Amino acid sequence: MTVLALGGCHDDIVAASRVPFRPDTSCPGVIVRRPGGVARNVAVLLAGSGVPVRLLSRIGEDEAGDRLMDGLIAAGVDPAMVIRTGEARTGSYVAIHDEDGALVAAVSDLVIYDGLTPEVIAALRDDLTSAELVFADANLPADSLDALAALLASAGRIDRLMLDAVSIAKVPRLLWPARRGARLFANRAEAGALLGTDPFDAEEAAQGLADAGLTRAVVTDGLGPVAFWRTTRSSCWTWRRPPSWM
Ligand SMILES: Nc1ncnc2c1ncn2[C@@H]1O[C@H](COP(=O)(O)OP(=O)(O)OP(=O)(O)O)[C@@H](O)[C@H]1O
Ligand SMILES: O=c1[nH]cc([C@@H]2O[C@H](CO)[C@@H](O)[C@H]2O)c(=O)[nH]1
Repeated sequence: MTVLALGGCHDDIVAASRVPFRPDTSCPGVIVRRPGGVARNVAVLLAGSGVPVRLLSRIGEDEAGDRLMDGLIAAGVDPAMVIRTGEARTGSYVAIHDEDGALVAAVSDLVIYDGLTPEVIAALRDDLTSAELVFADANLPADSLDALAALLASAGRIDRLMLDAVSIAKVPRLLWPARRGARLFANRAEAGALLGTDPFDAEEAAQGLADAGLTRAVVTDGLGPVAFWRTTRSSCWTWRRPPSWM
């Protein structure tokens, strides 16, 4: 199994309140800085499980970028495709969590990924078509995600493409690639944002995605049941583990 992961690799700064969170004052808590980015997180977890994984991302020629590169190598992720650039600073994401660990607010500063253009995707044709699985997150620009889906579809490998929604703001970029047959991974709120609805649970969200023409989808809902959808099945399954047909 070889996996090619495409998307975010940047700094996370996460502040967790230790007291009942209030937005209008300073809450005592713990602040950590750590590597993040959806594609990087997935790549590192896969590498830790012994899966050979290569990462395509874009990071700055700065100290944060150096640390991220060192971290990828230490984790066993192949960083040869990571683009270093002096034109933009390494991306960052700042999040505030409440005393239960739930996300309260977050801001991402990730314009550096605008440089992951359709031309960058096209140059990877051979690597993309030979990978057993391609994982892409919605940090990639919309036209690059479209180019990625078109490339894999023309090679008859669109079912190898896994797409992660990343956020409510970015998930609309995935509608067209997912309608072409890629698998979408989203939480309930992200699925709702894609559909323009507010689904009650993961199953209702997955049903909505199916009605919107998506072929395969996985919808999570925090501690609630996970919904799995595949067009060739007549129903939507909710379970904690993926059914064999996913
Ligand atoms: N409080 C929790 N404790 C344990 N597992 C959890 C918790 N919240 C979420 N999970 C696990 O993470 C999965 C995804 O969670 P969720 O639906 O909140 O999506 P998300 O917000 O996109 O997740 P992420 O934290 O990765 O950004 C869930 O299906 C569940 O397995
Ligand atoms: O726009 C984005 N927001 C958040 C993330 C990442 O998601 C993870 C939290 O769920 C975290 O690592 C953050 O950097 C991202 O890659 N792009």
